[in-house]
Amino acid sequence: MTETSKHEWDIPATDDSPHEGGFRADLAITTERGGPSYGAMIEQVRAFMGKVRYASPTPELADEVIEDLRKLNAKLDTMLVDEWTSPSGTRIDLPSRGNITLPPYVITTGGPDGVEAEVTFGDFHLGGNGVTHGGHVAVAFDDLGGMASALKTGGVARTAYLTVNYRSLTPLNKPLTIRTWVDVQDDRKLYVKGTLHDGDRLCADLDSLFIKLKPGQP
Ligand SMILES: CCCCC/C=C\C/C=C\C/C=C\C/C=C\CCCC(=O)SCCNC(=O)CCNC(=O)[C@H](O)C(C)(C)COP(=O)(O)OP(=O)(O)OC[C@H]1O[C@@H](n2cnc3c(N)ncnc32)[C@H](O)[C@@H]1OP(=O)(O)O
Repeated sequence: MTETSKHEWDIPATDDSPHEGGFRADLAITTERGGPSYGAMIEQVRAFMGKVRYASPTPELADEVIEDLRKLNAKLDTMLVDEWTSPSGTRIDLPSRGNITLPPYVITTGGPDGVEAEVTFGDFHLGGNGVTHGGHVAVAFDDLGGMASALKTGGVARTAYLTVNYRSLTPLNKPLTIRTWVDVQDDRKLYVKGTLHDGDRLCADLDSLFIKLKPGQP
C-alpha cells in the first residue's frame, strides 16, 4: 500500500498503466464488467437506499437488517477490485454508467455540441417536503458537465467551479430533462452551461468552469 492509499485495492499508476489526464490511458469502456445482472444489482441497491430514507424500523427489525447487511458486505468483500477495473462508471449500457453514486440518468443525445439526458431523482434524493435535495441536482450537473467537456475536447476535465441556480422545485420520481453544453472554450478552460427542466418548467440552471487536464495531471 502507498502512504496515501486508504485501501489495499487503491493501486497506484504504473508505467504500464499510467494516469492520463486524470484517468488511466487504458480505461475500458465496457458493457461486460460485472456481468449481465450488474445493472439489476445496482437497481436493488438504489431501491434499498430509497426505502432507508423513509423507513422507521422497530429496534428488532433494525437488528435484523444490520445482520443481513453484514452478510451482504461480507459477500462484497470477496469481490473488491481497484478503481480502474471496477464496472462502476464504465458500463455505458447502464444508467449513469452503472455508477451507484450518481442520480440515475439515461443519455438521449451526446456529442461536441452537448449532452441531453433523462434524469429521475428517487426517494433516496429527497431533500425536504417531497422534493429533490439541491446537492443531488449539483451532482447530476457536475457529471454531465464533465461529460459535455469530455465530448467537446476528447479529454478529461475537472470542475473548477460549479454554480447551480435553483429556479423552482425539482420533483422526485419523475423523468426530467437535463442538458449541458460547452458555451465558451478558451484553451483548457471550458465554460459549461446547463438546464434542468420538468416539462417546460425550468427547475435549475448551471454556470460552471471545467479545466481540461494536461497529460498525466491527476
Ligand atoms: C459517452 C462516453 C462515456 C464514457 C465515460 C467513461 C469515461 C469518462 C469519460 C468522460 C467523463 C464523463 C463524465 C465526467 C465525469 C465526472 C466529472 C466530474 C468532475 C469532477 O467533479 S472533478 C472533482 C472536483 N474538482 C476538483 O477536485 C478540482 C480541484 N482543482 C484542481 O485540480 C485544479 O485547480 C484545476 C485542475 C481545476 C486547475 O488547475 P491547473 O493547474 O490545471 O490550472 P490553473 O490553475 O493554471 O488554471 C487554468 C486556468 O483556469 C483558471 N481557473 C482555475 N480555477 C479557476 C476558478 N475556480 N475560477 C476561475 N478561474 C479558474 C486559471 O485562472 C487559469 O486561467 P488562465 O489560463 O487564463 O490564467
